[in-house]
Amino acid sequence: MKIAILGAGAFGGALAVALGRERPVTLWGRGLEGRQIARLPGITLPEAVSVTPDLAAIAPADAVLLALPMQALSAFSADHATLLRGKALVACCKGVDLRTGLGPVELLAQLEGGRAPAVLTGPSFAADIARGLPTALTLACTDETLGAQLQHALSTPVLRLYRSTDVIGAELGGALKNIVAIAAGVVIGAGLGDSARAALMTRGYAEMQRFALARGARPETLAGLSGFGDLVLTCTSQLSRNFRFGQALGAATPFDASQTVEGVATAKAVAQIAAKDGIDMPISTMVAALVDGTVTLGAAIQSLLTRPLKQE
Ligand SMILES: NC(=O)C1=CN([C@@H]2O[C@H](COP(=O)(O)OP(=O)(O)OC[C@H]3O[C@@H](n4cnc5c(N)ncnc54)[C@H](O)[C@@H]3O)[C@@H](O)[C@H]2O)C=CC1
Ligand SMILES: O=C(CO)COP(=O)(O)O
Repeated sequence: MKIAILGAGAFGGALAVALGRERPVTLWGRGLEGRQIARLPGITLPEAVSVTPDLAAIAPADAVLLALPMQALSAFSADHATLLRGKALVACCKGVDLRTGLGPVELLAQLEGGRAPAVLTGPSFAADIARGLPTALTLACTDETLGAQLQHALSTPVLRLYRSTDVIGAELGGALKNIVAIAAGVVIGAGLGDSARAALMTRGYAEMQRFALARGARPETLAGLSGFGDLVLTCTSQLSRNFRFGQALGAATPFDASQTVEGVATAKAVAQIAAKDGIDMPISTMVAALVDGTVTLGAAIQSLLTRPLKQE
C-alpha cells in the first residue's frame, strides 16, 4: 500500500516521521521546504519520506492520510475531489465541521464514488510520536477489510493501531474530548483545583457519551482510546493546546492565536446541534459561550455549580 500524508503540521509531520522510519511515504504540505517540520522543532524527516510541495505528486498513493485542521477539511476535500476519489482516505483530524455539523469521516464520505473513509484518532501528542515514544491509536472504518489493511499498513513497532468499525464513536470521541479539555484548562487556570477538574472530566465524559450515543456511536468506543483515553491525556497534560487555551482563558492570560485549537469551533458546532436535537450538554454549551464571550468566566462557573442536583 503506497501512503501519502497531506498536511505538514505537527500531526502530519509526526506521522511522516513514524511511518518513514519503517517504509516509504510521501508528505505534502503548504509551504513545506527542506526536511524540517516547523511545528516539530529538532525533528528531521527520515530518508524514506519524499517531501513534495506539489499535490499532484500524491497521485500514485493508495492510502491518503489527511492531517489538516478540521475546519479546513471540507473545502480542501471538495477542491481536490478528483485527486482523492477512489483512494483509501484516512481522516486524522479531530472535530466537527461548523458549517455542516459533520465529522471528518462524514465529510469525506461526500466524495461520491469513493471507498469507505477511515479515521485515525486517539491519545497521541505529535511530539511523542515524532520522538518514537510508544503510542496506541484507534483506526475506525466501516469496511472491515479495508480497515484491517490500513491497520497493518499504518502500525509500527511503537505506533499500535487498534481497529474498530464504529467511525461515528471514534470521530466523536476525538472531537468532544477537546471541548472538555478546554473546560478542564479553565478549571485549572481559574485555580479551582484538581478535585474540580476530576469532577469536570467525569461529567464531561457523561456528556460525551450522551451526545455520541444519540448519534449512533457504541458505548464501548467512547470507553476506548479515542474517547476516555484521549480525554484523560488532553485534560491532564500541558502538551495539549486545548488544555492550555482553556488555562489561559481561566487565568485571563494571552494565548498564541496561531495555534490550532480544535475545541473552539467544535464547541460551537456541538452546542448548536445539542440545542437543535434537545441533548443536554451543559459543559459544551458553556465552553461555546465562554469562547464567544457571551458569558463571563464567573457566570459560567456559577451556572455549572448551580444546576439542579440529580442522580449520577
Ligand atoms: N498535534 C497533535 O498532537 C495532534 C493533532 N491531531 C489533529 O490533527 C489535526 C491537525 O492538527 P496539527 O497538525 O496539530 O495542527 P498544526 O497547526 O500543527 O498543522 C496544521 C497544518 O495544516 C495546514 N493547513 C491549514 N489549512 C490548510 C488548508 N486549507 N490546506 C492545506 N493545508 C492547510 C497548515 O499549514 C499546517 O501545516 C487536528 O485536527 C488535530 O486535532 C491529532 C492528534 C495529535
Ligand atoms: O489530540 C491530541 C492528543 O491526542 C492533541 O491535543 P491538542 O490538540 O489539545 O494539542
